[in-house]
Amino acid sequence: MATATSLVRSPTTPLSGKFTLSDQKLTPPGQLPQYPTQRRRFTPLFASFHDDTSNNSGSKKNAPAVELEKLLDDAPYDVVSKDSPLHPRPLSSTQFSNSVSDGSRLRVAYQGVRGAYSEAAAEKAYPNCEAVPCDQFDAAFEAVEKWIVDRAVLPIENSLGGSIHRNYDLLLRHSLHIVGEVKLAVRHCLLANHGVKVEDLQRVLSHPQALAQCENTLTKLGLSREALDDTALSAKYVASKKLKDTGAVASSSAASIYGLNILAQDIQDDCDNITRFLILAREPIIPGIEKPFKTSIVFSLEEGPGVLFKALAVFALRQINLTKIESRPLRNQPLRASDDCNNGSKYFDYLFYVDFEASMADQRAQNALRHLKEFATFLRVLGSYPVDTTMI
Ligand SMILES: O=C(O)C(=O)C[C@]1(C(=O)O)C=C[C@@H](O)C=C1
Repeated sequence: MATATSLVRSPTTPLSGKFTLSDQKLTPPGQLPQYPTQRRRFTPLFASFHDDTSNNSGSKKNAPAVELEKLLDDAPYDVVSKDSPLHPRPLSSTQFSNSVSDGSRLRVAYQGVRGAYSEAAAEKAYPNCEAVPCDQFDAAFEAVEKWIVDRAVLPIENSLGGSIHRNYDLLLRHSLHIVGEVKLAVRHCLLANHGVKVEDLQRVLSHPQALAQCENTLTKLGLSREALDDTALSAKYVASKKLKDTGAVASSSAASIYGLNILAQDIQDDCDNITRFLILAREPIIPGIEKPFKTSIVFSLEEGPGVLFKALAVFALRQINLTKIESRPLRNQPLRASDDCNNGSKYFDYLFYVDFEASMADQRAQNALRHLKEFATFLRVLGSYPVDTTMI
């Protein structure tokens, strides 16, 4: 099997599976190029706290086992030693550069093969990057963690198809930081081999999200659907097998890469079909307030009436707008017994993922999270990053 190192050099071969240490292309942490060079002192998250809204008078008696250390870990902090791998400097929000300090191009992992929308998103985020294909989302997370690539750009939600749940789950399982977002207009085409007409088609292949986004068109055409790992892979498959009865839903660039004919353009159910991607890195960026920032968190709560209402109120009370809320089952503890012994029932247990429009450098955000941690059973900041305003 080829090593991951050689795979990185050949972007047409997706990274796959688990990487072993010997497979890694390690960049010595001491040479970490992305960190700002100037020494700066930052106010740690929650360090100075003058909350106008939260009721702080209560004792810590009922304080839940919140991951405060984790929160503080995620916060910007002063750096003791410039080159110490134990004290890495966080990336600055202005450091969306396309190169690393040794002059090489930034390597950005995406899921899929060439021509996938995720590749386009990686190139939108970092226009001159070396986009590195990965066969699965997990492989992209691992590639960043193991220093094989510098960033990963992964889809998180689509305006028509909804959330990409797998990536919500992986965000929690891994310890990467969200350092940015990219919104991409997704315009699907119906592709087929040259000489094949729409009437010849029996079925279409594509990524499940893409099939969902084209639900109406595909139903009207009476085509059966089959899911593959990504849109471009389905185009590649149809081309390589020279299929005559099968089309693919993919991008126009996939059509040109794999030599397919575009039978129909813009087949998504709504012309505003936007996919939002997250940019993930090993280190957080320094949150700023000079431009619009967003913060993503995940938390869990005790069971009880109005608890979620109370959790969301910590933002409403401070005029902080929420842009997304997603709940996911708490996998290693999916059921919770009721406190009421006579009742005997069990509840599903959830994690709540919330995006809100404020930077962690904003006192209101710090206050809101301080307030939330008074009753959350778990809380982690996934990242505080600039809003992609290109689609607004
Ligand atoms: O299959 C691709 O081309 C992808 O990049 C994946 C993906 C997704 O996971 O949602 C990305 C954008 C589109 O919404 C459709 C599919």
